[in-house]
Amino acid sequence: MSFKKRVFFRIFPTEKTEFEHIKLDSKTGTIYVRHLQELSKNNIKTDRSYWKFETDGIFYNSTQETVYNDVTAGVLEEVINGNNAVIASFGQTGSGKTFTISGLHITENEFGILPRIAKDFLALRKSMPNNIKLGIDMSYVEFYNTFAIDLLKPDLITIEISKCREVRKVQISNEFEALKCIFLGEARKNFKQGCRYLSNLATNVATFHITKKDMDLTNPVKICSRLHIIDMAGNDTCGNMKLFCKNPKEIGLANVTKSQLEQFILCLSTNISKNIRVKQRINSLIYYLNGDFASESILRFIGHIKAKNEDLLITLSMLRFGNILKGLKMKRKVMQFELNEEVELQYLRNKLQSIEKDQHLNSVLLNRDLVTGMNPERIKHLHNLIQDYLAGNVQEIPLMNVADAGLVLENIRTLCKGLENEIKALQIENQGLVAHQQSEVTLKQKSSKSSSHSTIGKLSRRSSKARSKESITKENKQSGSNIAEKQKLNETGELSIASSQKRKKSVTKSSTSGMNKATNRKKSSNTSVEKRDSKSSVKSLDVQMPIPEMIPEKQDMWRRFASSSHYKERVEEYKQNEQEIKSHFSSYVHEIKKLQKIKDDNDKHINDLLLAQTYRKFNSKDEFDEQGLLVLSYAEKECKERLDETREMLVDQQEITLTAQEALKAYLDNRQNIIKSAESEFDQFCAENYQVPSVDIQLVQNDLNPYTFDANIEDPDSVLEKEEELTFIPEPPAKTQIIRNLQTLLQREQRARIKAINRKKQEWRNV
Ligand SMILES: Nc1ncnc2c1ncn2[C@@H]1O[C@H](COP(=O)(O)OP(=O)(O)OP(=O)(O)O)[C@@H](O)[C@H]1O
Repeated sequence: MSFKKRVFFRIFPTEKTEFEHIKLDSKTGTIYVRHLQELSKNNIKTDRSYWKFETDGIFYNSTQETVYNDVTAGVLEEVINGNNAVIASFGQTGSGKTFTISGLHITENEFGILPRIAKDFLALRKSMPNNIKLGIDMSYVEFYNTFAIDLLKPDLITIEISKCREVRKVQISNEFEALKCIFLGEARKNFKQGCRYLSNLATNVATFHITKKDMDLTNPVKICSRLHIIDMAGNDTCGNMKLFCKNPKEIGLANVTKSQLEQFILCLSTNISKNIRVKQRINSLIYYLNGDFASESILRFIGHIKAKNEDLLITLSMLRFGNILKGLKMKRKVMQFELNEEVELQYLRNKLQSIEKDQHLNSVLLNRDLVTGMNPERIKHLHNLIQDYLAGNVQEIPLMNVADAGLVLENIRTLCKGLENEIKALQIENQGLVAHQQSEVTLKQKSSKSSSHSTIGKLSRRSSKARSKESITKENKQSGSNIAEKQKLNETGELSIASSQKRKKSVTKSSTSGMNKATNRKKSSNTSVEKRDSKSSVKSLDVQMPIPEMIPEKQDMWRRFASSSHYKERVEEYKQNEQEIKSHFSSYVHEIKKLQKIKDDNDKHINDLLLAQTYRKFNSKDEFDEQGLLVLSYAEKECKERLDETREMLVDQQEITLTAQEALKAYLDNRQNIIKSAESEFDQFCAENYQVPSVDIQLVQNDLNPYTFDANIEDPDSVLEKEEELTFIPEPPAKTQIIRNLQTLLQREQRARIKAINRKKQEWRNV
């Protein structure tokens, strides 16, 4: 089976699967038709003989999806890669050509090849690599006799054969735009009135114009290709016309088109280009297809036949036409690339820019005044970049030229100078503060001397020699006081000597910060009470270390608080609450899923009902019963019942989901309450133990974070928002709604077309 050309046959569905004169072998794709001679009355032969027709596949009672997949396998990808393709459906009137090609009147599942191709082209476009840009345009043209009509133009003016390639192309960017084009084209087709279905009088061609551009600047080429989907006018034999409503002229025109196509294909096989050109001019369809209907293209034909004995003659004719198509010799296509002007232009623009940059750099290097020549926008941009860099928001400052580098250096120098000045000012302020605290300490010393004479006595007896010893004693005392302090802290936590040393460092550091200075001053007044107990420590107060030691460090405060049994209880409470959140969340998600499923079913039933209504309206006029009520079809009644059921289920499920959501929300609120309580307890703890408010209550949150159940539901409002949406009875989904609108449009357009045709007929009669 050649990939380039395939001929399939689709058999009109029947209840009966065995036929007297036709045999189908789906496995080998062979159709056998009994010799007509044997069917004549004069035949005396008893044994049966058959003509054998080989095909590339038989569709018998196959779904639309199977037909689509088999017919278009690999075709779309080839079209994107630059090959032209033609998919044509031909066959007897009423055998299902339009059903195979468009199939727009029933549900989306029953859509034919055309809407499915549009959808798949769009999907392929999405999957393209970033450098490939795929343009999809659509045109829809009808061919009748030697004229064409552009179905995408509202005026429906007939176009002469020589101008039929100048049709409107509509750009397709999404599925609905494509569907709109397809439905519009379908609605504006020339069809026969009064038939039991809508019978096409003309041949219709929907074309996808594909443009593939490589946006890589080094490869400025584009490939243009086309995929034509043809729904040919139905052929028939005159004897069969009573079944349908086409008159001999209409049937005749369709048969002529088929014969012209047959001749054209025979011409293609002979490969005499002059003959091909001549044949191209006879028929508007062949002319329109131009070189796309050629042996270099990818061709797919779907013949439509009916297996009943009464249709044997036309079936045989179609099978023979299929044989001619199968005999066509295919050739390899020589790929043609066109210049992608868009990319070429961009490439040249970039080149120009780089030349300009080089020139600028040259002039910068030659002229010493770097910054003055710079664009003020660029200067501002660089200033902002430096700020971001210093704030740690960006990792690097991209420089384009020497002028940029000069400006950055200049800026950083100015900033450094500013910082130096600030540090000097802070040092001066610090010295003032030290002097003030020293005088405070001296005052305290004096007062302690006057209040404790015995201590003074002991101190005065000390000789200068013993001073070194005293300092050791002082240290011991200090360590003793530290031990006492440690013992006191051991009840709730520990404050190590190491941490006190660390604090020293932090105090020195904090002296540079204005905010910390205020805190330190407050703390020094608090701790001075403790210092009075140890005179030696007061004595040894270092001038370089004026701020008292008991200023707590954030981490120490936190460690002590975190090890308290009270806080541990809080953590346990938090963990339990998280467990509850987890289990309530999973049940809530479960309920939402259930709700979504019911919602989907509901949407489906709404859709089914609408389609059942549309189908009834298409196939018959409205009928009313004795009470004047509209008579519904069986399908409509079924759909209505199912819809009522799902609506009830939907309301119940909404309530269940809301209850689950409430429960979850209560635990989420509790989570916040626990955090808040722990934070205020930490705050209180700091105030009681250190006489300062907690410096960073965020520590509580950070500590609890590892236990937090993470299901992206930290923001309960977002969950609520979702839920609120669900409390409404859902509207049919947008796609179904659009398809429904398009189907209404289809009916309206068809009615308008009938009116216009009738008006014309009346005018002719009057003439
Ligand atoms: N495979 C199928 N399954 C179900 N219904 C089908 C199938 N094929 C055709 N039909 C139905 O048969 C009727 C005729 O089909 P359709 O209009 O596609 O025939 P056609 O070959 O395009 O006819 P014409 O040449 O007159 O335009 C329609 O009502 C269509 O829905």
